[in-house]
Amino acid sequence: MTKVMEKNHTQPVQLHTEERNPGLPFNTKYFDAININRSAIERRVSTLGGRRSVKKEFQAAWLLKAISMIDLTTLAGDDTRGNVMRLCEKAKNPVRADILQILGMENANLTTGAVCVYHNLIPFAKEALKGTSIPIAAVSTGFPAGKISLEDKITEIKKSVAAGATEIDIVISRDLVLESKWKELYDEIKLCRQACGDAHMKTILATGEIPTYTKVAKASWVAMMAGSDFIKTSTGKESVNATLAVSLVMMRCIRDYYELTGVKIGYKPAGGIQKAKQALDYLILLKEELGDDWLTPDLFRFGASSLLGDIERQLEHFVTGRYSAGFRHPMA
Ligand SMILES: O=C[C@H](O)COP(=O)(O)O
Repeated sequence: MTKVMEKNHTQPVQLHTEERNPGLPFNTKYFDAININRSAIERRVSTLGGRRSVKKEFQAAWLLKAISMIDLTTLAGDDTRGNVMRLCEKAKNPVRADILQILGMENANLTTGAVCVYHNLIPFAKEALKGTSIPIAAVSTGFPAGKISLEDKITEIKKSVAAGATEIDIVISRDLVLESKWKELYDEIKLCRQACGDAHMKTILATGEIPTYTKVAKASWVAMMAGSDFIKTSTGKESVNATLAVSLVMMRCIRDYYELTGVKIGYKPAGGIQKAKQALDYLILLKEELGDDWLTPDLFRFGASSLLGDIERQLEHFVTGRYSAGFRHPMA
C-alpha cells in the first residue's frame, strides 16, 4: 500500500478560532494610490497550470488538502432539514473509507473546513455536527444582495451567532463600493464585526458586481481595515463569481495588509468552483502569492457546493489507477 502524504500538507489542521483581525482606523492613505492594470493581472493568471508535472502521489495529497479547506455549502431556496443533515454527514466523512485506506489516511480524521448554510438552517447543522469541531458558517446580512437595513443586518448576525454559527459570511452594500463611499462601507463592516462577537467574519464583496479591479482592491482594503477575518469574492448568486484574476487582486491586498500590520487575513473564493483541477489552480496561486502559511483552513476556504464530489471522483480514479495523465499541478 502506498502512503501518499507529503510534508505537512495533508495533516488534519486545527482551527485557531481565537485569533481575530483587530483592524485599522479608517484612513484612505492605505488604498488611495491603488490603480490596477487589468491586463497585467490577466497575463499573470494565464501562466497558471500545466507548467510542470508532479508525481501522482502529490496530486492526491493536494486534493485531500483542498477538501480540508472547503466550506461545504448549501444555499438553495429548497434547502430542508434533510439535505442539511446529509451535507453535514458529508462534511464529517468527505471521502469514502476504502479510498482513504488506500491513501493511508484512514486515521487522519479528514473533514471539510466548515459547512455553510442559511441562518434558519443552523439548528439542523448544529444537531448533525454535535460532537465534532466542524464550524458552522452562516450567511447573514440579507444574503445574497444585502438589501436590508444595517439595523436588520446586525440583528441577523446576532441571531446567527446565538443559534450556533461560529463563522459569519456577511454581504456588503455594493452601492457603497460603486459610489466610492469608503468611510460608510468601513463603518458598516465594523458594526457587523462588532455584532459577530467571537465568531469569525468573512466579508463577501460580490466582485462580479464591482466594475474594476481597482475598486475590488479598495473594497478589500476597507473590509480588512474594518476587522474582517476573511475576504470572500462572491455569494455564488452573481452572474460572475470567483475568478483567478480577481483572486490575484485580493490575495495581493492580503499580502500588502500583512506587510503593513503583521496580521494574516484569510481568503475565500466562492461560486462556480466545481472541478478538482480548478481547486488546484487556486491553491497554486495561493502558494505562489501568499506562501505556505496560507495553506490552512485557518486562512483559506473554498466556498463550494459541488467541488467535493469532483475531488472524490478524482481520488477514486487515482486509487483505481484510472487517474488522468493530464491531471497535474506544478506545486511539488
Ligand atoms: O459561498 C458559496 C457559494 O454560494 C457556493 O457556490 P457554488 O454553488 O457555485 O459552489
